[in-house]
Amino acid sequence: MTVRETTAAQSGLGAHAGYMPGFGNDFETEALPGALPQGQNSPQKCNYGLYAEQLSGTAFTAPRGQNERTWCYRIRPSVHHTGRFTPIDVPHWKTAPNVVPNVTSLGQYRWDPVPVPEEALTWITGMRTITTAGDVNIQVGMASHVYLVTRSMEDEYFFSADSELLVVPQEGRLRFCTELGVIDLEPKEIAILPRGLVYRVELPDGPARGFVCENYGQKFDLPHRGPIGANCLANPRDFKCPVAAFEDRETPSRVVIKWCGQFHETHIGHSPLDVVAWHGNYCAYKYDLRTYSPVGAILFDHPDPSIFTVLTAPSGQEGTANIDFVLFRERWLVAEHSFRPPWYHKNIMSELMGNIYGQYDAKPQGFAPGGISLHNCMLPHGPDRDAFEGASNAELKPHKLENTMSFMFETRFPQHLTEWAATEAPMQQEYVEVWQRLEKKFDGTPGVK
Ligand SMILES: O=C(O)Cc1cc(O)ccc1O
Ligand SMILES: [Fe+2]
Repeated sequence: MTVRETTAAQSGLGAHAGYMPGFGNDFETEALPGALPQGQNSPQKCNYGLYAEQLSGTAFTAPRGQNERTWCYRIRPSVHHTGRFTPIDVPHWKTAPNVVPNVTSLGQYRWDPVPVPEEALTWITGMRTITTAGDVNIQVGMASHVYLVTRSMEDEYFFSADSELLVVPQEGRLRFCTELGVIDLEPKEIAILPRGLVYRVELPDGPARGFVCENYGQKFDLPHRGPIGANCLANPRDFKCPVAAFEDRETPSRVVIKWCGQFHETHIGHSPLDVVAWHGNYCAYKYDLRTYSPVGAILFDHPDPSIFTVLTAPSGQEGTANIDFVLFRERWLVAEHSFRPPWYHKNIMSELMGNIYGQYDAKPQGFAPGGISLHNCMLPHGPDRDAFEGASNAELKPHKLENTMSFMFETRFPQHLTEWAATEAPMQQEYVEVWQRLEKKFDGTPGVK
């Protein structure tokens, strides 16, 4: 597939956006005919005077099934896109380890949606960290953020050496103009931006809010389906990777780099989005959450939420993820003689949830679209009183859960609140009361109460 991109307009890249389907495929794409070398990666001289450059997302010797790299053919090599680095302050974007004295992370927490302010906030300055877990220096753990973006980045670019970013929009559209092409993203979709990839984030039509999971560890992958077989859950063809698109723009530009939790800037004289052609399997992609096919209990009981895993980032210990990204979407509830919502629960994994839209069945009130909850490592939680009473007394005919889309970032590591999450974000101080109203029903006599 080829895309021709010659305009110098800031958003010119997007004018020709297109996508290639598949998860983890070995893609190839060129924005100018013949820009991609055939039969080899490093010709003595590349067509169009391009430079060849490899972007290695895994160690050279990672097993074949996990090995990811992409070959880029670009106007200038990336080393030309970095000058001297100057530290800058990005005060609200925190990185693990970030254990704040006097902030208690032990607990069950919930936040109202964070209002999008009037002030000028970009993808970088609008990132608000809620929790961090693990340690970026050993490439283990994650951070959860809310983004509040009111301005497009202009002649400004970003990359994270620390992490892969999973982006979950909740309100407003985003355009990611990346080295590998353009991703247009809206609520009900997600995007993955791999570690090291340079991009600019634009707002096509006004402010945007959403959630980000920053993965310091091994990349997100599709979960194994086990006995479910070869279909359902997230299907590989529903993942979309952008086709090549480039800018040849000679303009003073700023590149911001996140590296071991520190932010630096460097100034260059051109756009770094100058990859004319590329091939490989290390790429940015998006996925429409409406294409997720949930599989559930069709006779009785409530299965573990792992059945709703969209993507999983392994930790090295089999079955114990660094991060699981889990989706609670519209679905039928049909279980007989069962309590259908989530059960009461204590979990070694810690569960950060966000509401994309609608109502979550275990929390009919108080967990609003844009809202967040945290049920940390081994801290009990479950349906609130209204959900418990409702589900305990409901007639168990087939029932469709409609108007609902929430998600969970579940990690094997305890999540630590940032100072901002504990003191400035709209935390619901009374959250734990939702369980205090649960009545004692036991009176020592047998029988269903
Ligand atoms: O609401 C939660 O806490 C998430 C969750 C959902 C579910 O279906 C089962 C267990 C669980 O922790
Ligand atoms: Fe839970």
